[in-house]
Amino acid sequence: MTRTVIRGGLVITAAEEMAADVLIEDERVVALAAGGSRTAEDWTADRVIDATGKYVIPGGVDAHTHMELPFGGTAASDTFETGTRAAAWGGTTTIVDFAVQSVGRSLREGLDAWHAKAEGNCAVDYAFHMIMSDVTEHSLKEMDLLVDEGVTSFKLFMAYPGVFYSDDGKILRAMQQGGDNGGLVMMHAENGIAIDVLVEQALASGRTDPRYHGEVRHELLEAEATHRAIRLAEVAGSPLYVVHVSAASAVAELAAARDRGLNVFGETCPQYLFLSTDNLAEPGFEGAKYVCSTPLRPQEHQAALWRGLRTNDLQVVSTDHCPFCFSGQKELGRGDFSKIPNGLPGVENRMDLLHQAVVDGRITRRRWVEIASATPARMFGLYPRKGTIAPGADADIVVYDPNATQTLSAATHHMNVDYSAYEGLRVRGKASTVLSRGTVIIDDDTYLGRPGHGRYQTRDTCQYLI
Ligand SMILES: NC(=O)NCCC(=O)O
Ligand SMILES: [Zn+2]
Ligand SMILES: [Zn+2]
Repeated sequence: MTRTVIRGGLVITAAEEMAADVLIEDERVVALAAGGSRTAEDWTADRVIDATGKYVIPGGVDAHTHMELPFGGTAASDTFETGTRAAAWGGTTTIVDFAVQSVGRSLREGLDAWHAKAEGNCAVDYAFHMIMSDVTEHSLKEMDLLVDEGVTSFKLFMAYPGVFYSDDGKILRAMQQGGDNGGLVMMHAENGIAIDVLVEQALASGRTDPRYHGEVRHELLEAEATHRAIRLAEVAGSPLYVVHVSAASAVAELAAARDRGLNVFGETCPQYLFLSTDNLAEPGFEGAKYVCSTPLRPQEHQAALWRGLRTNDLQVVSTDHCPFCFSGQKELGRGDFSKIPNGLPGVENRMDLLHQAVVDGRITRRRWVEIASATPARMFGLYPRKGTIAPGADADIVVYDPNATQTLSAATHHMNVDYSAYEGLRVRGKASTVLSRGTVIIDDDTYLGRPGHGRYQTRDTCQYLI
């Protein structure tokens, strides 16, 4: 047995902050005791990690990533190996990625394919949601089996007709099934049918630059789809989790539904909190770097997102990490914005960007831990194994230096992508030591992990229902 003690830090969970030492045996936390207390002083250890002047937080849980996702004739540039290594560098110790059901195929085939991509390659622990692209009698029955084996959430799309899109009837059926079996439906809420009309009109009139991606994916078409998804979930009697919320009017729909006591939840992402349509409008083809869906919005939407995070109308910040290199991938859409593969890199940056929000006084330290670790763990059935520091929890722990400064840049990041969406941004705070199930995988700017250390996690059903 290996005993590790983390001494002298400020332990921060979603619930409390305390000056405490943490005792770890092998992969688990076994005890916390006030720093300097007799109990803590008496602990013997094979390894002592000095956290003086630092925060000791549960590792980040990124509940929305797309490693190796095939999209738009290419594939996301991070593999499970490179993407989970980058996650570790940024203090994220669990990812929940999306396995994809192809049209005409079963959920099982999709899930098996994603297991094959991830197994033996991950630096940190991982789990899967299931993307349902083909709601049929068979795939509805398969949902029950997946929930039983620990894949307890299902993403459906109101966007991307001909690819992932499901019509309202199919969505209702999946929600009814989820209402019965405990599976949580996650919704990409944009009116894809209307958007496709606007795309066609924009291209026909010569509006082909990346910034038109933001214009055709109109804010009201996100709000309308969010409203419709909420009503469908209400009819089905099921909970609903809306992914990558970017529009103020969509937040208002979520807030109104929650005010009516519904189990409706919302996730936003760092790109919507820190970037805007100004980035999409950067000169030349630079805006392609910022093409994702839902799209970046005018800057004034950010205030509503931050407010939603403070009032708990939004509960989770995930990355929607889906990187495509500028060279050779984003470039597929030169002259036609609709051919730019959708997605931004960010799995390495989320914890630091949200810590910067703490520094800027937008959220508290505990809220930082809550939206980035504890709530995603609860929402997706991983708590308290993940998302907290408590006896019995996995020792997924980040010793975080709140006074370190760093400049985010493609020259120094570890994601397998040739640009940073935050190039040149200076932030305060950095993970100095990262433990994954008791193993130190990052220490003082050195990567000590290995592919295959990360283990597949089965999940319970949502633990966040009201
Ligand atoms: N978000 C994005 O632009 N790409 C990934 C696929 C999705 O989440 O819709
Ligand atoms: Zn989506
Ligand atoms: Zn996504």
